Amino acid sequence: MARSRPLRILGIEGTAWAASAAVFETTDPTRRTDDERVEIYTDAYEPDSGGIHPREAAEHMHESIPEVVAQARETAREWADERGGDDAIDAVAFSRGPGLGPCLRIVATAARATAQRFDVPLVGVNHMVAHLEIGRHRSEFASPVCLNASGANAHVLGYRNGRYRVLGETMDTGVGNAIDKFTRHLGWSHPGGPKVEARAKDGEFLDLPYVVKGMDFSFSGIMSAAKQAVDSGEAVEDVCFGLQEHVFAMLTEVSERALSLTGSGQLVLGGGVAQNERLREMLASMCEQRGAEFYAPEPRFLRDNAGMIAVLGAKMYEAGDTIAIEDSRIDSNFRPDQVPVTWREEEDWTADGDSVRLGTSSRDDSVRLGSDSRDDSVRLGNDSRNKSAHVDALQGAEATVTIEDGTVTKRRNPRAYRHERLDSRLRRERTRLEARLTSQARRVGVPTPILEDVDPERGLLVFERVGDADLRDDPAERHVRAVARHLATIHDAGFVHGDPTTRNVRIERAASDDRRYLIDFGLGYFTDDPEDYAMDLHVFDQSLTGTADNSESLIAAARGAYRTASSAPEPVLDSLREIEGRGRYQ
Ligand SMILES: C[C@@H](O)[C@H](NC(=O)OP(=O)(O)OC[C@H]1O[C@@H](n2cnc3c(N)ncnc32)[C@H](O)[C@@H]1O)C(=O)O
Ligand SMILES: Nc1ncnc2c1ncn2[C@@H]1O[C@H](COP(=O)(O)OP(=O)(O)OP(=O)(O)O)[C@@H](O)[C@H]1O
Ligand SMILES: [Fe+2]
Repeated sequence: MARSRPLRILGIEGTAWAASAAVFETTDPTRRTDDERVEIYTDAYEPDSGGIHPREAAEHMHESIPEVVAQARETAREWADERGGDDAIDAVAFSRGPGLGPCLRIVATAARATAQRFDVPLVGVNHMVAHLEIGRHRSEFASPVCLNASGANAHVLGYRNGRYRVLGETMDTGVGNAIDKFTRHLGWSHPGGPKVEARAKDGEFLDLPYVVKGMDFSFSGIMSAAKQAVDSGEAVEDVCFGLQEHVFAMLTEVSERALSLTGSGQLVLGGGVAQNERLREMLASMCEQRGAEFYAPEPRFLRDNAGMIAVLGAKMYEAGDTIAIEDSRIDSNFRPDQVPVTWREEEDWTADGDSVRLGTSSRDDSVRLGSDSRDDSVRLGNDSRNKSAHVDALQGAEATVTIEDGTVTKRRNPRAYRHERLDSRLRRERTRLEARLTSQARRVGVPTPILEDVDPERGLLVFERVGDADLRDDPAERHVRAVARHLATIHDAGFVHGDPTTRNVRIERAASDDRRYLIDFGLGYFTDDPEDYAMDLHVFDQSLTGTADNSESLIAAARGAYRTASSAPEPVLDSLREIEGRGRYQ
């Protein structure tokens, strides 16, 4: 709602390296207005050697926060005077977490003191949600998926039922920290990300590990391999190039999966690593290929900065979401999905009724194409519906699936964002594995479609058609239990599915047939590590959270069924608890 006089919010940020304060002035905090302005003052901590030392970083905050806050206050005062002597600020917003505890405490103390001095409310902002909201605010996208690519974090978020849900995230370190560790190995100064970007410009492709599990991903294997490659004499620029191609393709792939799962046609980017041009180029290319919109804010809003804290602070303030000083303690592990989202009214991605806002991309478009238009280059969108045809085409997260009579043809199309060598390797490997594991699962008694043909070079598979709906369309408890039993069976047989989401299970709605088929084994592999089995369960849980309203009881049911069906459930369930409890700030 437009206000009669502008709102002015002072933001303070200091979770790790950026001692930053900002002032944001707006006549309507709920949207981007032409007359809004943001001024950011940042003093960066630059370690002499090694990475960020928490104690040194805290000393830096101690010295620099008062200065940057004074600068922002000064600007607020000037702006207020321009408007004829308004109150300078209406509220103070600060980063409550996640971040380094000693730094957060200094920021919180400064924020409380400033709020008291001006006698205005305090707003406690989640730093990761701020990285997301600045992109949503600047782009004015209604319900985007967000990729946060920052130093200590890496995750994909989507909004549902009043919360941001973590659709996928790193299983070990944040993406920037992973790159910085690699550059420390080379003896380069912090931060390493921009240096890798610069050196990669002269490099050539090098094969490295690529690890995506559902929508989660891991950097530890690729980073050790990159260090080893340098140690064994590979050219540093080639390793930098290879590293970027793999790491950013992983982030782009999971973003694409999240767009596919949620049906959102909009992606926003946030975080310090988002300043990397190659990452932005890949995401833009992926979005273009699937007809989605992409937005990345300008660099001053990507790296840690108090501007994003002030902008989200204004939205929260407008929604009455302020906190009393006594409740304003910091939280160094503050996760984005812990935040009740008070400032949004837009629809989420739930497909029920008309509430979902579909972009041009594909959530439910079981598109009917003319039988002669089975050209793979065809863009599948809602407009191409053609009632007279008899071939169904589905655009999945990574493949195009055409269904004709009783046969399903799945084709992994090239992805323009990925380096050609990585792209053909992944398509070939996944097609081969999908063929092998689909048949293997059948042999151990788990229903899967019969494989009729496979051509790994072309990324092509032909299957029997199974089921009459995806589990997502009817996530009933009895189906969910059956899936958990199937997962226990394949784990007992020594392999994982790799991506057991509610879209990768086919069910029979007909009451007489209670079979549930597992499909899409392309991310599966052989393993005897309980943690890998636990990841399968975790991916399934996450997709239930993303699809069903009663997800908690479904997850409990799945857990119970797995425990009964598995021959050795304990180590798996222990590992699952460990995965769920992981603090991400490392
Ligand atoms: C919790 C908070 O403290 C933390 N903030 C943080 O990590 O700072 P941020 O500004 O979002 O990101 C810094 C990271 O961003 C990387 N970076 C900066 N420029 C880069 C570039 N051109 N290419 C790749 N990485 C880059 C740096 O190497 C560093 O690891 C976070 O958001 O996770
Ligand atoms: N054998 C089959 N029988 C019936 N339907 C199928 C079959 N295989 C795939 N489908 C349908 O096609 C959709 C996409 O297939 P699949 O999951 O294999 O491709 P994908 O591109 O990897 O998709 P995603 O990554 O979204 O799971 C499935 O959700 C399902 O609805
Ligand atoms: Fe950050």
